[in-house]
Amino acid sequence: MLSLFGRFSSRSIGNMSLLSRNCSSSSQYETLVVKSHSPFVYHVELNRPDRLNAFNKTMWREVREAFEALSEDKECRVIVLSGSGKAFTAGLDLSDAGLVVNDEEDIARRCRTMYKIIKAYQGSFTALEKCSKPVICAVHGPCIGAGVDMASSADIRLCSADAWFQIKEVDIGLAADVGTLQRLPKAIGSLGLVNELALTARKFLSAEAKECGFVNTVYPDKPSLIKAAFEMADSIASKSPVAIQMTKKSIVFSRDHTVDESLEHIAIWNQALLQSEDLMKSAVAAATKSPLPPFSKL
Ligand SMILES: CC/C=C\C=C\CC(=O)SCCNC(=O)CCNC(=O)[C@H](O)C(C)(C)COP(=O)(O)OP(=O)(O)OC[C@H]1O[C@@H](n2cnc3c(N)ncnc32)[C@H](O)[C@@H]1OP(=O)(O)O
Repeated sequence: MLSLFGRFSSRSIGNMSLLSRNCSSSSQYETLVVKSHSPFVYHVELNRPDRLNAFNKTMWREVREAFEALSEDKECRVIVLSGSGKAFTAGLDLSDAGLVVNDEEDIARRCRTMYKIIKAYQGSFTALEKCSKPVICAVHGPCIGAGVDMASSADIRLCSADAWFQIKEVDIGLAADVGTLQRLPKAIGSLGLVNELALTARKFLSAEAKECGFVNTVYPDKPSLIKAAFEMADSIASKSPVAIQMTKKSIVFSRDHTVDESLEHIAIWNQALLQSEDLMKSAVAAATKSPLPPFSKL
C-alpha cells in the first residue's frame, strides 16, 4: 500500500474486509473504545491517539459496526462520541487511506472498486445518522477532513475552546465525499459559509463554529466538555426511549422532506407510538409533579 503523503508513514494497515464482521456494542475494537458510561449511556471514543485518531481502514469499518450495534442495543439510549489524545481526529489516514488500492488494469474495474470503498466510508458516517439513538459529538483539538464529515452526521455537537475545524479535502486534491457537503449546509443554514469553508479549506475555530451554529456550546477545556456531554446524555437517557428515538427519526426525516411529508411521517409513526405505556407513565409523572419513572428497555 502506498502512502498518500510520504510524511505520514504506514504504521498499521488494516487487512480485514471493509464489509465484514458484526460486533455487538460490547465487543472489543482495535480503533475504538466502546463502553457503558452510566445507565443507558454509551461512550464511543476514537482511539488511535498516536495517529491523532486518523481514519485507517479498520476505523472506517469499526465505526459503522459500533453504531449499528448500539442502534440495536437495548442497554443504550444515547451515545457520546469523542476522541482520545490531543485531537478529535486528523481525518483520513494519509498512510492507510485505502484509496490507492487498485492493481486492476481496466478503468471500469478500478472504478467499481473505488466506488465500493467510497460508499462503504459514506456508510460509516451515515451509521451515526441512522442509529436509532441520539449521538452527541464532543470535539476537542483538531477536527479535520473526515472529522467534519463525522461531526456533521451527529445529532448534537459540543466542543472545547481549543477545538478547530477544517474541511481540508481540496488541499489534498479531493472533493469531500463522505457527508460534509451534504449535511453541513443543513446544519449551519448558510450555503455561502459552507462554500467558503469547503473551497478555501481555511480553519475555523470554536468561536466561529458556535457563531454559525455548527456547535451548540463551547466549553473551556476537554474535561468540562466531556462532563457536559455526559450530563446531557444522562438527561436524554432518563426520558422515554420511545419518545427520544422517534424524535430523532422525525428530525432527521424532516430535514430532507417537505413539512407536509414530515407531518404525514410522524402521524403514521405516532398512531402506534402514542399507544405506548411510556406516554401514560410520563404523563402521570408530569401531572403529579413526580420524577420520570423507569422505562422499559427498547
Ligand atoms: C473516500 C475518502 C473519504 C474521506 C476523505 C477524507 C479527507 C480528509 O480527511 S482530508 C484531511 C486529511 N488530514 C490532514 O491533512 C491532516 C494531517 N495532519 C496534520 O496536518 C497535523 O498532524 C496536525 C493535525 C495539524 C497536527 O499537527 P501536530 O500537532 O504537529 O502533530 P503531528 O506531529 O503532525 O502528528 C502526530 C502524529 O500523527 C500522525 N498523523 C497526523 N495526521 C495524520 C493523518 N491524517 N494520517 C496519518 N497520520 C497522521 C503524524 O504523522 C504523527 O506521526 P509520527 O509518527 O509521530 O510522526
